[in-house]
Parts: sequence; C-alpha cells; structure tokens
Amino acid sequence: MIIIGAQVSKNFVNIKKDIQIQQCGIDLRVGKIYSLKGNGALDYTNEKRELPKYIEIFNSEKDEKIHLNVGIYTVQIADRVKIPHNMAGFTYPRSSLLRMGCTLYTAVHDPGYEGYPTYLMHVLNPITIYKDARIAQIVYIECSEVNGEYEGIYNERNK
Ligand SMILES: O=c1ccn([C@H]2C[C@H](O)[C@@H](COP(=O)(O)OP(=O)(O)OP(=O)(O)O)O2)c(=O)[nH]1
Repeated sequence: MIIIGAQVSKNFVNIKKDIQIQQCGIDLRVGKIYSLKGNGALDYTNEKRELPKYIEIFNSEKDEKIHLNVGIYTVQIADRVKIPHNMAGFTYPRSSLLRMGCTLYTAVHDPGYEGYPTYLMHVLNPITIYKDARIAQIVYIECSEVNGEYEGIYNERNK
C-alpha cells in the first residue's frame, strides 16, 4: 500500500490554514452536526434505501460551540474533499477526540468522489466542540487498479 504524502494530499482538500497539514494526512474540520430522527432502511439494490431524518444542531459557519451529550450524531465536514481517479481516502478520528471518549465511524472515500463527507460520531463521554474544530484526518492511498469512478448519490462533484 502506498500512502500519498501530505504535501500532495493537501491539493485534494480545501483546507482553511496550513495547520491542517499533518505528517501523512490532512486534518478535517467540523462543519455541521446533526441528530438523527426515525429509522433508516437498506436492501440489496438500494430500491428501498431510506435515510433517517437529520436535524441540524450545529453549524460552524454561525455557531461558536456546542455541548454534545452521550449519543449518536452525524457530522458533515467543512472542508471540500476530492478523491483522484487512482486513489482512495480513509478517514480516522483524531487521537485527541478518542482520548476524550468520542469517536467517528467512517467508510471508504471512492475514486472520483468530491464533496463534504459525512461521518457518524459516537459520543461516549460528553464533549464540547468549538467551530472549525479539527476532528478527523484523511489519508490518501494509491490504488493499483480501480473499477471506474464513484457516481453515487453522495457525490457532489457537479454541484
Ligand atoms: O464515512 C464516509 C465515507 C465516505 N463518504 C463519501 C465518499 C464515498 O465515495 C461516498 C460513498 O460511500 P460508499 O460507497 O461507502 O456509500 P454507499 O452507501 O455504498 O453509496 P452508493 O450506494 O452511492 O455507492 O460517500 C462519506 O461521506 N462518509
């Protein structure tokens, strides 16, 4: 596995300041935080796929901070992320977040994806999150071969 260095990876994320450039990845800032309402549904073909409702409880663009009680939230990242056609991206929670009893669950960022990713945040110990807090780090890897580019419903490439 070849990890793309931070000096190259920084070209794929619209960062606010250089403080986000880490040793081999790029830190990502909190954008919006949502609580979930209702159930989701998932099948084989996505025909019956249904997302729950999301209630926005925080927005880095207008709010200063939020106190999060124990629970499950989704977080949309404030930095626009782009995945080149020959790469994939993996996001990890920041170590500091884990040390506070809070984590993120993340999936694969496919080749061709572009947008503001959404992650699941699990607060196991209450935490205060300030606007633009760096909560995660994305690491890019090179793929030896790929099966096309991501064209699914979460791609914001054409927006
Ligand atoms: O934690 C993550 C991981 C990835 N993504 C983005 C980038 C990725 O390319 C896209 C789709 O991810 P995935 O293919 O895992 O989702 P899916 O549920 O299979 O969507 P689709 O049915 O559109 O393939 O969502 C996120 O927002 N959050």
